[in-house]
Amino acid sequence: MEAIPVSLLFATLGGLIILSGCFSGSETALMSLNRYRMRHLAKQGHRGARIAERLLQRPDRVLGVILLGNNFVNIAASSLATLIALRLYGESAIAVAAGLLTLVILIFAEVAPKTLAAVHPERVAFPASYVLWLLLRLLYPLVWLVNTAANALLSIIRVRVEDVSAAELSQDELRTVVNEAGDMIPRRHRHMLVSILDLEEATVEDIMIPRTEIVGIDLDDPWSETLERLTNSQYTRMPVYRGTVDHVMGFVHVRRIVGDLVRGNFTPEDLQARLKEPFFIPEGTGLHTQLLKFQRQRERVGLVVDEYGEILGLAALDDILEEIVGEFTTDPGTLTRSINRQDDGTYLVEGSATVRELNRVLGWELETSGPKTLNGLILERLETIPEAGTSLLIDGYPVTIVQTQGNRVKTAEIQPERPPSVQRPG
Ligand SMILES: Nc1ncnc2c1ncn2[C@@H]1O[C@H](COP(=O)(O)OP(=O)(O)OP(=O)(O)O)[C@@H](O)[C@H]1O
Ligand SMILES: [Mg+2]
Repeated sequence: MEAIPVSLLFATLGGLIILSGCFSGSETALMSLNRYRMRHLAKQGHRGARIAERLLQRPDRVLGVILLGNNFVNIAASSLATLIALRLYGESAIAVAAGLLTLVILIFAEVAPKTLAAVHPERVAFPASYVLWLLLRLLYPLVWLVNTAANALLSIIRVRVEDVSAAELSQDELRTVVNEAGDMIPRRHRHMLVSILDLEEATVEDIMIPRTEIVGIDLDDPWSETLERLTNSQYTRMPVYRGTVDHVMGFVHVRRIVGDLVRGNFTPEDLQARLKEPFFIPEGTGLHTQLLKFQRQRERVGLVVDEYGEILGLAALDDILEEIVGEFTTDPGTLTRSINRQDDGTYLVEGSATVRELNRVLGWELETSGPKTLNGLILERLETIPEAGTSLLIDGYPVTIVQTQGNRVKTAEIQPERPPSVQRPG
């Protein structure tokens, strides 16, 4: 030992302190990496990110190797400092050396590298991952031993080490991530992404056209009327039934029969021969599920049925897509197929407008778990057969019934502003 010059001992001590700083820094860097960015970079082929991702799949092992290294160099540094103190000043200097070394390690090998790593985790973690990967392979048996012993100790006090990599984003977390993406994702796109998540919570009843609004062909009607209807139809697909839509026989696709219609002598039998099986959707089907079903079965519209087989309404692919991207409309006055802005700034709204549409277009926040349509809302408030001219407040907004049909509201006028005197309940 006598042969080693003190200067070499000092140099080694400095080297150990630097190494210790590298270990501390890489620990903090790996732990504060943004996991989603890392995964993204790894998918793009960034090698450092790929290795970091693999390392972090077993955090106990990386931590094991980092701590093993860190403790080893710290203890070695301490022994060295003791040796230097003994050589230079004798036993009395050992305590002073310990104090000094503590300070030096704290500043240069802990606080400074860890702060740096926390500020630039990627720049530290990715290069460090290469080294740690190598170290982990070299020291694996030792790390394994340390981990096993530590886990055994933990199990005595009933702490279980689960596979941390399984931690996935919940819906709400994902929503937060999207909303906090800030300028990285344009506002409209963020809106769409959140709408896709919201699809989970809505069902086909929320978007369907209620049965009273379904435009179809009643085979009991005079044939000349039916021909008229087929030729002038606004919709491409219509249910064909006898008497009521509950007795639906199939769907007619108007474009497919247009040739026959033009050629003339199109008979009810011809129509029945051209019908396509109706596509039924059980009530309560989530919009997400329904979207996939439409896609797989190559359907565009379907009839929503309840458990008794009664038809509740018609759900269309377009309407689910509108939930995600907003309305598809070319007419600036027509906000949706059932909400129209009038010149005086009020809205003329069909009774069949859905609560979700009202919320979306007018910026309302009506409860979507109650009635699904404006008509339903009005009936719930009035509790009587509605009459034209009746006014009421919905969520503080004045609504006037304009036209009724049978026992339901056909159209209503809505003031877009709440009168100042009206306080919103709750
Ligand atoms: N028979 C129908 N009765 C009432 N509303 C319908 C009917 N068919 C479609 N709709 C409504 O019309 C809108 C457009 O739907 P869709 O695009 O599927 O029909 P379309 O425009 O007639 O068909 P296409 O776009 O293939 O010509 C949807 O909002 C849907 O709810
Ligand atoms: Mg269309």
